[in-house]
Amino acid sequence: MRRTKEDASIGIIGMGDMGKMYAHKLSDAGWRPENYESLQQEFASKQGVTIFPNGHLVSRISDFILYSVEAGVIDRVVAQYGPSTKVGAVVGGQTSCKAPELAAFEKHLPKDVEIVSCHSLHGPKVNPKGQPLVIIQHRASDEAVQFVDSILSSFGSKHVYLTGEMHDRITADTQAVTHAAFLSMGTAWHANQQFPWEMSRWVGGIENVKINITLRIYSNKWHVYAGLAILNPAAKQQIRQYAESVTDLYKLMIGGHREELKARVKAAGASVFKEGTEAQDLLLRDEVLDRFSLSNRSREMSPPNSHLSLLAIVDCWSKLGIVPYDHMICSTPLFRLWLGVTEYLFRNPELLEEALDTAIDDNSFRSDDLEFTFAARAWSDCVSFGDFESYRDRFERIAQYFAPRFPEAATLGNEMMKTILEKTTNQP
Ligand SMILES: NC(=O)C1=CN([C@@H]2O[C@H](COP(=O)(O)OP(=O)(O)OC[C@H]3O[C@@H](n4cnc5c(N)ncnc54)[C@H](OP(=O)(O)O)[C@@H]3O)[C@@H](O)[C@H]2O)C=CC1
Ligand SMILES: O=C(O)C(=O)Cc1ccc(O)cc1
Repeated sequence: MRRTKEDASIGIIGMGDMGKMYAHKLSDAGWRPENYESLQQEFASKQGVTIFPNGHLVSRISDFILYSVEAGVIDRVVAQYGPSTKVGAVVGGQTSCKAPELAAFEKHLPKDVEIVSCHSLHGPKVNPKGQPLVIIQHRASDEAVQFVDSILSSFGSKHVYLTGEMHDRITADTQAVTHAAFLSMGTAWHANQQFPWEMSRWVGGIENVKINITLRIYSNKWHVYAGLAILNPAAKQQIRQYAESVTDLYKLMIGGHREELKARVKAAGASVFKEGTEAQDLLLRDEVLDRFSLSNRSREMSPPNSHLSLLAIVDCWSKLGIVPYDHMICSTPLFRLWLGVTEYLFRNPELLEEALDTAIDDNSFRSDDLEFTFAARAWSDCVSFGDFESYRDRFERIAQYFAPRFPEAATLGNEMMKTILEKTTNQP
């Protein structure tokens, strides 16, 4: 008989940000020699947590083992420790893209081991309560799923049951394309040597979200974003469509094709923001978002923005037949914010009209939008080529540029996330 949650031994292989967060919430943890002593110190006062020198020692005694390592090394790490897995144990992973993780489990785990994977759809600093937690019954009995459910129940997350394939298709959109958009904003600001909060062009609610989320992403680890984009086949196609949408709309803008631009964007808007989908009240009003500015400039000074990044995501969703509201059960906080600001623009006909007219008539955003277009295409190429090292290089160069503002942006960004998460639900 399988052990119950109360007497089961839980092992975590990979004590990075997410592994530690899980260990703090759960009980037993294990790690490798070079980190052994510092982890022992860190977890010394934590009852029920034992730090082991390596994954073999974790695997052989644990009833549930969770791999929480970089997606790019999952095959190697499972190959290393998988054969030591305790007979009859359940194994899962926390990587953000499931195809390579599940393939590694199938390849390297003994046949008597069951596979129930998971994915917390939020970063390590977000309270897991109420956030989606995907559970994947891959090679496992219902009993094994109940076992994992009960172990993870202490998080208070909302369990969402998907196959690995469904998970990857949905997260390609909720995560990979969202990150591509913000990565591109940062790249464009860097290319133009701008700190957007120092310029009157980026003042106001929507702009605060763009700036705070971009800095949040660049202050994190590159491998999280590289892994979930490069290793997910659905992500390549979706990021490419985003880059194509950006390019097409930018060409309409510089060509002065006002009516064509308006018709295309409004048709896309109508297909994404169908009547009756307002049920999800994301409440991203400017009055709320205005509080989270890194800038000390007055809002009155800010000219209207063409919002190319937002127009393009709606065009992209429409071209791919994606209804973002269908993804809310499986959404991250960033995705909800991204959808929130997009919705804010598209459900406000005057604001949308103003953005479209600005895109045609106002030259002040031209060079920003040009760099944004280049950036969207470059990130799409980088993901399509699947080259982790060039991804890292691009990411870290831009991260370095913004780094002096990370501490301030983190404080403000955390507050913004908290306020907005309190105001939004992830129910469809
Ligand atoms: N950060 C986030 O917001 C989220 C991340 N995820 C996913 O969770 C996973 C972990 O991410 P995160 O915690 O942020 O990343 P981290 O880089 O903080 O953690 C990864 C950990 O894996 C360890 N590791 C690598 N190889 C081995 C090995 N052979 N034996 C033991 N440990 C090893 C690393 O150790 P060392 O540093 O010593 O090499 C590191 O501590 C990733 O797959 C990520 O995609 C999922 C949800 C959210
Ligand atoms: O919310 C986001 O998109 C984040 O950036 C945090 C994050 C990163 C990786 C995951 O697998 C889940 C959440």
